[in-house]
Amino acid sequence: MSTWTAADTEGIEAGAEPAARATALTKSYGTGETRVVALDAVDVEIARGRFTAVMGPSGSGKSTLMHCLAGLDSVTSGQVWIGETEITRLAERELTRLRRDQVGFVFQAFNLLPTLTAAENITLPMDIAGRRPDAEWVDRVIDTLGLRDRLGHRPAQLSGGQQQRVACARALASRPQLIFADEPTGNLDSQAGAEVLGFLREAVDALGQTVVMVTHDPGAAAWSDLVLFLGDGRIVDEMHEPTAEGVLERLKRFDALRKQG
Ligand SMILES: Nc1ncnc2c1ncn2[C@@H]1O[C@H](COP(=O)(O)OP(=O)(O)OP(=O)(O)O)[C@@H](O)[C@H]1O
Repeated sequence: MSTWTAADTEGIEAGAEPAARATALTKSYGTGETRVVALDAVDVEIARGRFTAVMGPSGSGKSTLMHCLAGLDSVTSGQVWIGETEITRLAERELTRLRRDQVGFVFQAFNLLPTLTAAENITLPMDIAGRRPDAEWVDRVIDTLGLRDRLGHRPAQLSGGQQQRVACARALASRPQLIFADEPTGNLDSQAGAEVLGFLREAVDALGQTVVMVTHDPGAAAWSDLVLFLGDGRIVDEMHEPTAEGVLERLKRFDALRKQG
């Protein structure tokens, strides 16, 4: 068992504390004959200030890994940390607060409220939490995502790519330690998808955020710094500075192995 990490990629200080990590993370569903082991003793570190992609065949455990790292799902055994906090020891209320303060989510469905403007959607989670947005930071996020001239528009008046950018801005607005994106380009055409990936990249490079993205798309994974490949609930490989072609080749090899097995 080895620990997969992006910490040794260029530009990250040696020894910098990971944004999240898990040791011996196991998640199973059901019991007895119907028991499914979705994650099987996974050790993983998510390097701070990096863009990590998670790939693997359907059912390999990608969403489960993301949900467990984000504290959205309980674990069967093992430990998970966000920053210095071991979230697997937290009571539900503390976990809810930590998630609210330190984690941002971008989902495939943008989950924007149709009656609110882009600006209102962006600050909604903080408004609900009774937190005052850091105006300077939110301004930077809005400019980085190119949303300045769209702030007064409602979601129906925005393109799919713009809606997803608003969803990205909403995830970034509270300056969370970690952003999780689950197939963020799944509902977008390739141009809008590239736009959103470019902005996630920018969030990492210009704003210093940490992004973890689950994707099936080698082209999307190529925007990341590190791809973690899952197979049957384990991390079976990794690729630094991926290219779409390289990722595709690697996925084909997994397919061939699975067919042989
Ligand atoms: N709530 C659940 N109850 C029972 N089994 C589950 C549940 N959620 C996930 N699983 C099982 O756990 C395994 C991993 O599922 P997971 O959704 O994490 O895979 P994935 O890699 O994200 O798949 P996909 O690419 O299809 O979204 C699968 O075998 C799945 O059927």
